[in-house]
Amino acid sequence: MLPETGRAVLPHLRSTPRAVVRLLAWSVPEMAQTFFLGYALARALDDGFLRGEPGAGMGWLAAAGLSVVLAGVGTDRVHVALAAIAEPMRDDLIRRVVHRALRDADGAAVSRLTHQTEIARDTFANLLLVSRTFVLSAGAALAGLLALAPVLLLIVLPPLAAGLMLFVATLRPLTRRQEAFLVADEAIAADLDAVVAGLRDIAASGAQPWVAADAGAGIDGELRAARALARWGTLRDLAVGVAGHLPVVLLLGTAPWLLGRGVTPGALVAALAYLTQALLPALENLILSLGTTSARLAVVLRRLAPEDTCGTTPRPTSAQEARHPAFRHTRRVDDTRITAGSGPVRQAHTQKDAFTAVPETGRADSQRPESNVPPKRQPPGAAVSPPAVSLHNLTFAYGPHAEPVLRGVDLVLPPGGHLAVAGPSGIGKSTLAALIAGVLAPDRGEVRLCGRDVRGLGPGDLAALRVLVPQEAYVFSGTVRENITYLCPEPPPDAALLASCAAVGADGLVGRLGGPEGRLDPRALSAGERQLLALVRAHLAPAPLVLLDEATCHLDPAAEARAEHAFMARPGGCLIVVAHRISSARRATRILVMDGTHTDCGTHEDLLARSTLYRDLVGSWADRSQPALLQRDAYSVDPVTGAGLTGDGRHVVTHGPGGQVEAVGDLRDRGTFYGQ
Ligand SMILES: Nc1ncnc2c1ncn2[C@@H]1O[C@H](COP(=O)(O)OP(=O)(O)OP(=O)(O)O)[C@@H](O)[C@H]1O
Repeated sequence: MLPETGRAVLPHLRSTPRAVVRLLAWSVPEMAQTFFLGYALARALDDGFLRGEPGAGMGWLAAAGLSVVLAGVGTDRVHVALAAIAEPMRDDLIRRVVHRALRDADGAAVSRLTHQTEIARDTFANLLLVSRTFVLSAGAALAGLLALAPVLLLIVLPPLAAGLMLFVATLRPLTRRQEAFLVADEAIAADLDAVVAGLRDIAASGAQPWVAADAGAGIDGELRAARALARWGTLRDLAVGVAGHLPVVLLLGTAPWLLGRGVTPGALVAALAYLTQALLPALENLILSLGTTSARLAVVLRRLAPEDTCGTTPRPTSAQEARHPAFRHTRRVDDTRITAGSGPVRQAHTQKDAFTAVPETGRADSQRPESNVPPKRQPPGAAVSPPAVSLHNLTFAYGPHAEPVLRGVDLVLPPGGHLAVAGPSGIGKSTLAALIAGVLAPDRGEVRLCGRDVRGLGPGDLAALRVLVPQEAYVFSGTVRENITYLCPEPPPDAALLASCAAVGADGLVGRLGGPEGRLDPRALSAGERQLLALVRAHLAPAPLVLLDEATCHLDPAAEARAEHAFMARPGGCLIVVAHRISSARRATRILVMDGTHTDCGTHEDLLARSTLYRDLVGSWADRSQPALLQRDAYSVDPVTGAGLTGDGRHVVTHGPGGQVEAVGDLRDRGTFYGQ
């Protein structure tokens, strides 16, 4: 038996001493029966049938039959005693597994609880039974051989010992293979657990081939582990051959020599009976079944025991979790969009000079973006809240040989801060958002959310700190409630749900869809409607930081403003918006302008004064949304139609019932109207 199996099993045996004594006591009739089987056979032949006294022969055989009946009674009681040892051991294991599952919120614990504890119980009982039977049978058979003719031991013992030594030598490598196999099995269970939890996301993102390939790789891994296990298993067959079959061959081969040395024919037949009827079956059981059983028990017990005592497989790190494809997919679809190689990777950027590296503590107020708000004085000794977001020396490239998209970026955003990120297309705005959200891991530097390094955070912790809403809103078939409460750890009350809908401006849409229980078909929704639902979802989520990565681009400016105000109105709410409109940038208290080689951060006015790129951006935004045309003096209003016409005669302005500007149209293309 392996030392670790012994270490694991002995405490259980010690804790049930009475049952162990009963087990041993009821084993005596079995041992006697094995001994008597050969001995009575030898006497029946030598003292009965071969001497022409069949009555004596039959008498010995009848005595052997009686011993079988007594042994049957003993075997029955042995199983009762065995249950009294194995069941408490199983209860103990379940107690430990439940404790660990509750402590670690461990998803794979169910598998361990139902599957591995049963394996442990069965293998433990089997181990006791098989090793006990081997010791009894071998002891009885060797005692019988000794009683019949000691010279028989010279033939039987050497191959028996050699075979057993070979068997013992295979135990440790076999345990390792067994452990590798169980680890692979458990990894598949954990992976499939994650896949099942993310099925909807996987289907929505079309990630099935990737997930299937990963699951296939796990199954291949288990197959390789099973093959390695089987290879070591073949050595056990050799051990059985040497320890069990070779003595029989040797006994037959040396029979003439033995008979010449005074061994009686009856003793020879009895020796063969000992070998083939008692020793060989017990040996086969021991080597073929116990070899696996003992290794499996050692592995299962080690894996079920608490980590501090038995060193179970460590829980996956967040980095490992992040590498899991199902997890990656889930987060990518749920939380963010990462553009896949849609343009050239940016050339080397030097962005550090545009940001101020600041210490993490004690600077929250001094970093408040509201430049006109004097910093609040902290009472001496008062705890300072960590920044909502702090980036330090953030560097990231899409691949080891690609030019970094971000290089050495430092930034601090205080709690309640509102930052707009602006820059030309493909400059890295979404990449920055994904890094802040912990969806991408930086190559260098760090991202801290509320003072916590995102690298150390699991999915649950990240979800509690931030929501990243991508441009392509993720909406799935189901009820409105299912869609908008998707990120809520607990179902929110209806009042909160409706309040979020109203705050974000989705109340009308939700009403049209039939309220929270209305079923929706994502294909029947416009891009703007999908964005509204995604915004409600983010608004309902508990995370204080919301990152909108062009998440309102299909909404009109008023709806966009309403949604942004809703996020900022949340207590402790902090907003980062990848802006695509001047209005969105102007609402933010700070704007981060990214241009690849030079990055700047400041208020709208500061940036207008000092950043050529920002002025260009404002110009291009103005050109797209025609805000200049909305100045009352930029057009004249027709008193009859209520429409306005710009001085250049190119644009028409329409008004709503309250006289507000409703839309601006380009007369050169009558189909084109721009929302305000
Ligand atoms: N998955 C990816 N693999 C390789 N390169 C990528 C990947 N995603 C983005 N990139 C590249 O990284 C750079 C920054 O992309 P990113 O999407 O962050 O820019 P952006 O400023 O958000 O652009 P846009 O305003 O068009 O959304 C681009 O050159 C882009 O081609």
